[in-house]
Amino acid sequence: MIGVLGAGAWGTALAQVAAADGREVRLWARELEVVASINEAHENHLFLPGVPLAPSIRASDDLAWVAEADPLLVVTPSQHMRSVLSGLDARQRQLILCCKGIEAGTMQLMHEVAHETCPSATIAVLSGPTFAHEVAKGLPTAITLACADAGIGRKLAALIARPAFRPYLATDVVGAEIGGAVKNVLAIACGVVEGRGLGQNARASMISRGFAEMTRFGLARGAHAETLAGLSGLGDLVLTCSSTSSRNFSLGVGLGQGRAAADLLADRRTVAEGAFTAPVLRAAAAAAGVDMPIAQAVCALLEGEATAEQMIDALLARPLRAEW
Ligand SMILES: NC(=O)C1=CN([C@@H]2O[C@H](COP(=O)(O)OP(=O)(O)OC[C@H]3O[C@@H](n4cnc5c(N)ncnc54)[C@H](O)[C@@H]3O)[C@@H](O)[C@H]2O)C=CC1
Ligand SMILES: O=C(CO)COP(=O)(O)O
Repeated sequence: MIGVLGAGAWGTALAQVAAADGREVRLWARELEVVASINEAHENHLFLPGVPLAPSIRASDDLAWVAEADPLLVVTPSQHMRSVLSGLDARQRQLILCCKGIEAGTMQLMHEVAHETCPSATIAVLSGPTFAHEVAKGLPTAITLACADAGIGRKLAALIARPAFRPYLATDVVGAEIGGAVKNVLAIACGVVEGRGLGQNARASMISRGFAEMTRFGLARGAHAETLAGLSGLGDLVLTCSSTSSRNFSLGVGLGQGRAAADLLADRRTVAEGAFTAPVLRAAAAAAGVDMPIAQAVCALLEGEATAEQMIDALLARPLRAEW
C-alpha cells in the first residue's frame, strides 16, 4: 500500500499513478472538501479538476491512517513539509520527497528537513519535468528518482514505474533537490521576459544563463553536474520556463506586466514555490559565495526592490564575462 501526504495537484496526480495497477492508495488531504470530493466523486475538484480518479484512491484528513502505508510520497508545499512530517510517528519508513523548494529560515533542502523530523526514515527524492495535469492523464513522463542507497532506489523505482511513467535512477539527492528548487525561481524570470514581450531569444538566454547559475550553486552544495543536466535540473527548467501551465512562469508573466507580487500571490490556493524559494536562495547563494544574478533579480522584483523594467535593464548592463 502506498501513501501520499498532500492532495494538491501533484499529490493527486501521483496517487493516480500509484493506483494505476489497482493498488490501494491512501491520500492525506488537509481540506475536508478535498477528502469528500475524492471519496465521493473520485475527483479532486479543488486542485485537479476534470480528472477522473481511480476508485482505489481513498482520501482522509487523518495523517496516522495514511501513514500506515509504506512508502509515503511527501507532496506538501516545501514550507509546510516540516510541520506535516512532525506529525508522523517515529517508526522506520520510506519517504519519497516530491516537493521542490528550500526551507526558509534554516536554508535546508527537503531531505535535510526530513532527516531532522524523521531520523529513522529512508529518504528518496522524486523530481523532474512533470506537470501534474499531464501525468494524471497518463501522458508519457520521465522523472529522476534519487536515493543515496542505490538498491533501495531501484526497489522504489520499480514500485512507482508505470508504462507511461518512467523513473531514472540517481544517487545524488542534493542535485535532484537543487534542480527542482532553483528552476522555480528561474521560471519566474522567464515569465517576466514573456510578460514584457522581450522575445524568444531573451527567454532562451535566460534559460541558459539560469542553468549556469543552477550549476554553480549546485556544485558549491555538492551536487553532481550530471544530475543538474538531467531530468530534475535542465529538463524541469526547460519545461517550467516555457509554459503558462507553470504557476511560477505565470507569476513571472504577471510581474512582467507590472502587477505587484503581493496582489498576484494574495488569496491563491495553489503554490508558486519560486516566490518562497527566491529569498532563501539569495541568502544561501551569498552564504556559499556563489554569484546568482538572475535569482537575485527575481528576489528584488518579488520584494519590490526593483521594477520588472529595472530588473531586465540591470541584467543587461552587467559587465561582459566568459560564458563558463
Ligand atoms: N503541480 C505540479 O505540476 C507539480 C508540483 N510539484 C511540487 O509539489 C508540491 C505541492 O504542490 P501542488 O501539489 O502543485 O500543490 P497545489 O498548488 O496544487 O495545492 C496546494 C497544496 O498546499 C497545501 N497546503 C496549503 N497550506 C498548507 C499547510 N499549512 N500545510 C500543509 N499543506 C498545505 C494544500 O493542502 C494543497 O495540497 C510543491 O512543492 C510543488 O513544487 C512538483 C511537480 C509538479
Ligand atoms: O514543477 C513543476 C513541473 O515539473 C510544476 O511547475 P509549477 O510549480 O511552476 O507549476
